Amino acid sequence: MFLELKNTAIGYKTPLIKGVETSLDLGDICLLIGNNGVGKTTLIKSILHQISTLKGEIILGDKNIKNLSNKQIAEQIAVVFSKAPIPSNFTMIDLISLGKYIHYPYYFELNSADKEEVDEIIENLNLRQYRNFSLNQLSDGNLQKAFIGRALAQNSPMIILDEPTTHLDEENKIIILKLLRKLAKNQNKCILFSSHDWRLSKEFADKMWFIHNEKLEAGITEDILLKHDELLNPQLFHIDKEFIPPHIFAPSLEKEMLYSFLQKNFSKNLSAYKFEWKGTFWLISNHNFQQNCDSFADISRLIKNLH
Ligand SMILES: Nc1ncnc2c1ncn2[C@@H]1O[C@H](COP(=O)(O)OP(=O)(O)OP(=O)(O)O)[C@@H](O)[C@H]1O
Repeated sequence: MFLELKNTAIGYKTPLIKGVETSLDLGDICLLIGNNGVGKTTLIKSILHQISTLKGEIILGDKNIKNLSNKQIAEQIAVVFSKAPIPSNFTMIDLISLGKYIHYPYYFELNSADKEEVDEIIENLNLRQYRNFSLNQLSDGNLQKAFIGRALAQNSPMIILDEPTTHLDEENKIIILKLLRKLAKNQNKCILFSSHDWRLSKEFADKMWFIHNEKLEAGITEDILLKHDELLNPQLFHIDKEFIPPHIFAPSLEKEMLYSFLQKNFSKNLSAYKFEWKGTFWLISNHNFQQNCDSFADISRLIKNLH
């Protein structure tokens, strides 16, 4: 086991997460999810020993993190926080090269192998054309990638990323997630990353840590998701109190679409109606009528006529 949490409680004065009992190995890629404020960043800070655990132990390698210096932890774990301060007067290549300086005093000149590695990282992140841009000239997405590049240059066995795909468009999200998976599988790194964009992220993570009800539930991604269908089912938001939905019999996507369409357009009680999705059309009925509709435009006309 590379990282182990033993009966750990995590938080500030009072615990946010209790009884954490889990571990990660080298080669694992693990997605950390949970609602805003459940303690994901706090957990990451605890693993880095930036804050102390309230109870229990965190073991890194085979050592309790309490007995490791900041430098020793940085040799084991590179970290990318979503709200990192931007060093002024740095170019992108300077920032990425900084990852190498964890291994040297600051006045050292990087050797050619280090420089080649930095170039390779820039290439893998599709950042070549920006290598000499100053950081404040980069878009948010490219800046995010440059911080990820710095963590890669650190060459540590573990990388922790807090929301690495924020600010990135779909294409760049996939580049980053693919790269993280490749690092775990080809270079045997242990990767832990949090994401609110977990539907895409889950395609790349083998394991999942799901924080809810002050507990951390750990397991294979698909096992956790199947146990919690509230995560998979699209949420039907009840925003309009006047709106009472009809009985809807449809796959989850069609159900969600119908629900949001009706709620936005009809502030009424539709509970007397039944809407059934028949594959290519909706069958709409109540106790004294029945009608087919091919589209939401059709449904709209029908309901306007009925009321
Ligand atoms: N230094 C601190 N002292 C006390 N409480 C704090 C401190 N930092 C954060 N908190 C509180 O701890 C709780 C968890 O915060 P944390 O940032 O870990 O959540 P999170 O799951 O990462 O949320 P998000 O998804 O919004 O980033 C929040 O209620 C936050 O206000």
